[in-house]
Amino acid sequence: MGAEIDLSTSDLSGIVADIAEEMKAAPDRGTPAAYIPPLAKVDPAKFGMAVIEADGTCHLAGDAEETFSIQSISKVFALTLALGHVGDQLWKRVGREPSGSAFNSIVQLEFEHGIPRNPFINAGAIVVADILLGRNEPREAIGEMLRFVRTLAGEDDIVIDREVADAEAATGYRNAALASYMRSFGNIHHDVERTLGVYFHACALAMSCRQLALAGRYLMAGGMLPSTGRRIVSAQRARRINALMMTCGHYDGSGEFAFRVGLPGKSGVGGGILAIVPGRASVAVWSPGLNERGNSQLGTLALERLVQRTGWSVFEPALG
Ligand SMILES: NC(=O)CC[C@H](N)C(=O)O
Repeated sequence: MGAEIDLSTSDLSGIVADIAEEMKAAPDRGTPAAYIPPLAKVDPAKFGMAVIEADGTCHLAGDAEETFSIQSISKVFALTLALGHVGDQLWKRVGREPSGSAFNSIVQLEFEHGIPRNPFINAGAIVVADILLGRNEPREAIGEMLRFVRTLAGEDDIVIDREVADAEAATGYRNAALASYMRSFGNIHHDVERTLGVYFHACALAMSCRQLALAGRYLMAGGMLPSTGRRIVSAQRARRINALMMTCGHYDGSGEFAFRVGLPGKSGVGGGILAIVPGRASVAVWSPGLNERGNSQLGTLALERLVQRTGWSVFEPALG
């Protein structure tokens, strides 16, 4: 592929529609997560894609309006909110390096004294949830998170799926182990059930690709919400969150995602991926089947094709 391609809006609509069509026929769709029971019930034939350009133009294809469990994509919004609460103090409790381990791995925590490698693996996001809890009740912290995501997307009908949150609480032995272990090092400050309550409810946010792409716009636009001109975070903070998404957003598949797609991205075990094209677009894809690293199989393929056909990788030389 050459450098960035001159795209008209209708070209982009065509590209998004073509990709959705190609994904419908894809034979190898991966396997939906089964360890959270309601996720195993989702139809693996689903595929949705939403691309929102900097000027607000929105391209939708497939099941882009159907809601799904955003799971770990919520870690991006939770981190943004927690940085707003405590600023760079947060980095005393969470690192900024890729883990090279599975999203729910516990092994590094012993060597690294209960400080998780980054905010996008489960352990890191549980610390972030503990920060969000602050002096509040879990109900209030969850409410704040929900209001924040609604503000980012500009849509008031986004909800948390109770069935998913309850299923996670009922089956989340690993997350409970991570939280308890970090508490033993003093890096979780509340009762683990309270902190996990905040974490599970954030993971259980139900959103469509369109809503997710709307919610990601501030990361495309240097920290501003383009529709209102309201600043969500500084330009530096938006850049840094994008950097963490690029290096850590797909767990031990982050290198492969950067290699194939070349965009800051965050995946979730519900099969969604949010990808940011700085200055150009906010993109969300969803297909429930996962690859062996727990990232959406077709979501990754769809983003790879989008980048090939638009020249949108951040590693593409800009035209002079
Ligand atoms: N990778 C993910 O999306 C994991 C999130 C899921 N709620 C968990 O804690 O296991």
